Amino acid sequence: MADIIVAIDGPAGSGKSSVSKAAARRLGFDYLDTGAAYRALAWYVLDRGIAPDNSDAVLASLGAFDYSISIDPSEPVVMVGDADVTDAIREPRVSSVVSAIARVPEVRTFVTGIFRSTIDAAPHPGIVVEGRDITTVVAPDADARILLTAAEEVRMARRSAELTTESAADVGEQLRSRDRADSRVVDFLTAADGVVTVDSTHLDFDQTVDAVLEVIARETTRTSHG
Ligand SMILES: Nc1ncnc2c1ncn2[C@@H]1O[C@H](COP(=O)(O)OP(=O)(O)O)[C@@H](O)[C@H]1O
Ligand SMILES: Nc1ccn([C@@H]2O[C@H](COP(=O)(O)OP(=O)(O)O)[C@@H](O)[C@H]2O)c(=O)n1
Repeated sequence: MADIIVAIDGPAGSGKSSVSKAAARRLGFDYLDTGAAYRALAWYVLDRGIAPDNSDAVLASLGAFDYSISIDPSEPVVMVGDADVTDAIREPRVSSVVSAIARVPEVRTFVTGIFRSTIDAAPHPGIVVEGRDITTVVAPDADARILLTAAEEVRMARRSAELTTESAADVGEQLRSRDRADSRVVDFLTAADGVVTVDSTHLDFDQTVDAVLEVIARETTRTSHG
């Protein structure tokens, strides 16, 4: 079991994945991208020709959903069966349906079970877990709990700088609609009690990593002293 568990939530484009990976590397921790599980299930559903909004069919497919992910922050490989879907799950066709998958309560229970077993099995010294409901549902007792956010237009600009094949307008609209859909399922825009907010709107990448590491150091020092 990891000695230290760090939970980082936030909306799309806030920097969760890249900042969490960088923080995990700096701390020598493992890293769990929980969004990848929802994306991999969305990919799997599309691959099986199932309509993403047909929740009964999605649930019926879970039994054969053979998901695995590396928790090495330098090499987060995502597999569904023998298929390496690390890149495919980031495609817009997957991003556009993942919220429909993620809004099904039984899907959330299923993948949350996977996340908790991964956290329990993570070796010393620690693990950084990022997503939408880590600080509130998956690991509410984490040693450090952070809400990483940034102004919507900054998040849209960062995401569209990544997805160069899509127009900034399309990326922005998709990100906004996914935020809306997601926030109906999990409130990841307001920090729950005990969760520290880091707003990276005016911070560059390194400053954001430093800010997150400072919160982790402060929260884990407090925890160890009781
Ligand atoms: N504070 C920051 N300043 C500038 N770019 C950032 C910052 N944080 C993250 N990024 C960049 O923004 C993009 C989206 O970050 P990502 O980690 O994928 O966000 P999320 O996982 O929250 O959707 C990446 O290209 C990342 O390098
Ligand atoms: N813990 C989580 C993580 C992701 N998700 C869902 O999975 C989608 C993709 O998550 P992600 O973290 O890969 O998305 P980005 O914020 O990286 O764009 C989100 O839009 C949510 O619909 C969730 O519901 N709960």
